[in-house]
Amino acid sequence: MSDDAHQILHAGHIAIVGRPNVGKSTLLNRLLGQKLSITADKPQTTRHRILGVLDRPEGQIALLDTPGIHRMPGKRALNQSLNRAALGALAEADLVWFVVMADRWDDEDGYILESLRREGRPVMLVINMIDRLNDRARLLPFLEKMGRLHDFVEMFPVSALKGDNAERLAESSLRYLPEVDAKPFAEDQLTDRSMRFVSAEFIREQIMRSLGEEVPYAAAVTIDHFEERPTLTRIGATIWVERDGQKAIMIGRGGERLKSIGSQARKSIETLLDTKVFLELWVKVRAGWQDDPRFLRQLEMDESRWPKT
Ligand SMILES: Nc1nc2c(ncn2[C@@H]2O[C@H](COP(=O)(O)OP(=O)(O)OP(=O)(O)O)[C@@H](O)[C@H]2O)c(=O)[nH]1
Repeated sequence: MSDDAHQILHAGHIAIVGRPNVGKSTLLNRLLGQKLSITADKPQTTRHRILGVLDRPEGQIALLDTPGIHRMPGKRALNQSLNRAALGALAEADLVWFVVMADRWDDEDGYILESLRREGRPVMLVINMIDRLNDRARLLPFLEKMGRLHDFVEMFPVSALKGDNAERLAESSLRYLPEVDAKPFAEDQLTDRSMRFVSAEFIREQIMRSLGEEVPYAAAVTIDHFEERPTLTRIGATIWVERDGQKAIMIGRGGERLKSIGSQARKSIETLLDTKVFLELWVKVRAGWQDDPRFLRQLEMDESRWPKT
């Protein structure tokens, strides 16, 4: 019998949870070695649950990136659906990565820890952004404080941005996942989401990055057509906003802003698909979309599907 036959494989789901803007998506992308989940220097960038497949010799992790959990989602259907997506991911997780910022703990984190306790899954504490600490000696008392709050299976200081300790986090986590006879995903499968869906997200990423405080949150993206050819992918997409004024801002003087959003998004979609991309964007007004559950469902476009481990 070859050595391979003796290798024990582990596979399962890990949900990445935490309050908005702690670096959950950055961590997912760092481990995947490519961008899948969008990131920006603003809270609430992630609106959907994204599954990324980490393939390692010892097994596979289906990593679920989730929207940041809000303590007070209010009445908005959008905020409520963000919390549902995040908490729903917990229900199917074999292990949870609870991401917090190094040397920072506040009520929002406390609220999430309460939800995790109720769910009862094993939780690993991921202490992110250690590169931002001026004095690493502050980590030790922080770790002690965290250790008193909950019986975490492990605590991992990492820098999602620089990569420090991220691979060790993945390796250690594999051991907590169920043993399997075979890897559930093809080794080159990146996600369960369609490329159409990820492309819409990459367009939204550029909107988040290039506009000020209000307009990005009023924007949603749908894909109108998506034709893949071996060397060229043609994509047409609509950016939905709530009001005429926002449409004008999105387009910018002489169409400059929309052009720049399109060209940045095109570049990241080209890297993802490994083809040239021809991207056409339209901006349309749809008042009240954030409060319209039917439209929110339409934004999901395709339901996540993955093999059960
Ligand atoms: N210095 C530093 N910055 C980081 C690190 N991880 C993430 N960031 C930055 O923090 C910001 C937020 O990161 P995201 O990955 O979008 O955060 P998120 O938790 O997914 O945010 P939501 O989508 O709002 O839930 C981005 O500007 C990242 O570049 C890190 O380890 N160090």
